[in-house]
Amino acid sequence: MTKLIDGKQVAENLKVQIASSVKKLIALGITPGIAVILVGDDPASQIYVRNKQRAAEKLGIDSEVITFPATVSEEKILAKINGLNANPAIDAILVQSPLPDHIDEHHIQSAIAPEKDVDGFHAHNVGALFANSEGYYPMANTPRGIMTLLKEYVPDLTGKNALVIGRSILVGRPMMAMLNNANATVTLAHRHTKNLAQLVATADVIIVAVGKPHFLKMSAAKADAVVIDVGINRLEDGQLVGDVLDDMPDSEQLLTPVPGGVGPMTIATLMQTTIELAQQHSIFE
Ligand SMILES: NC(=O)C1=CN([C@@H]2O[C@H](COP(=O)(O)OP(=O)(O)OC[C@H]3O[C@@H](n4cnc5c(N)ncnc54)[C@H](OP(=O)(O)O)[C@@H]3O)[C@@H](O)[C@H]2O)C=CC1
Ligand SMILES: Nc1nc(=O)c2c([nH]1)NC[C@@H]1CN(c3ccc(C(=O)N[C@@H](CCC(=O)O)C(=O)O)cc3)C=[N+]21
Ligand SMILES: [Mg+2]
Repeated sequence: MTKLIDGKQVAENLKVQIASSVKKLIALGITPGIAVILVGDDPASQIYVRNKQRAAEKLGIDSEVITFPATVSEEKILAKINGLNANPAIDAILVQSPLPDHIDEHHIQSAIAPEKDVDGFHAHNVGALFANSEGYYPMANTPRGIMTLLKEYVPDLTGKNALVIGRSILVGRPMMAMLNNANATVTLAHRHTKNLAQLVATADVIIVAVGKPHFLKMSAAKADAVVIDVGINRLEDGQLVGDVLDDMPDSEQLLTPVPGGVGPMTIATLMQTTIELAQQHSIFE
């Protein structure tokens, strides 16, 4: 087999550290609280919500899920967000992506108070990441979790050719900024990219966040490539697969499996950001 990157194990280690931080906060009378807004029935979102409820409960973090039907109005979601912004029991607010087409995602994301913005979507937090600012600000959990995971396998990214495929505000764009901040040379590819095969063939690290099963074949990458598969795709037979096909079973390449790679890191990192926000709120109380 291509060597697998054990996201599950690294996530478990991270959760041990988080558990001890939660204990300290609870001893001070502070219970971290997260609220999640789920609109409609995106399958990847449902997996995420289920797994994060489980992780929060295990760690002693308060977690609330608010569900709306796909037909809900923007005003209703905004009213809910305003209530959560004002609620001192809530440290972190997350609105699941994607939202139905009639809702302006940017409008919703900007309504979340920047100090409760656990996804790092608010322009204030995006700007801080883009500028590689000093001091604390929340950042997107999937790319941040990938950086934690990469640290274990590629301790120094300086000068590495990093290719990010997909440019969503959730994954690709913040991933580009984090890799750049770590001194990698970053290329951001998307639907209009013309020479993708050539970019793939020369990349040291490839992050695939497209949302299409078997989008990238390991045989297209370098013999020593490190490939991070972000995709979560549900096939018709119910099987969960990523965006990468491992057609190089005997290679020395590194690959994150799906499940067991990026997903568990996203969950653990979400818990990490939630307690960091609770810590920030307790400092300024
Ligand atoms: N494991 C985890 O923790 C997480 C998993 N996910 C999963 O990751 C996947 C991506 O999520 P997300 O970023 O939100 O998805 P989006 O649908 O928002 O973005 C997909 C990106 O892929 C690009 N793309 C689509 N087709 C091609 C193509 N043929 N060639 C090159 N680029 C292409 C799009 O380009 P363009 O911008 O030009 O349209 C777009 O930028 C999904 O499967 C999602 O479920 C997401 C978050 C966390
Ligand atoms: N605002 C917002 N932020 C997100 O971070 C966000 C989002 N919206 N919308 C949906 C996507 C998807 N996503 C996943 C996270 C973890 C798993 C996960 O736990 N995956 C396990 C699945 C294991 C299983 O239960 O089968 C794994 O890959 O091992 C899946 C999907 C976060 N997303
Ligand atoms: Mg609290």
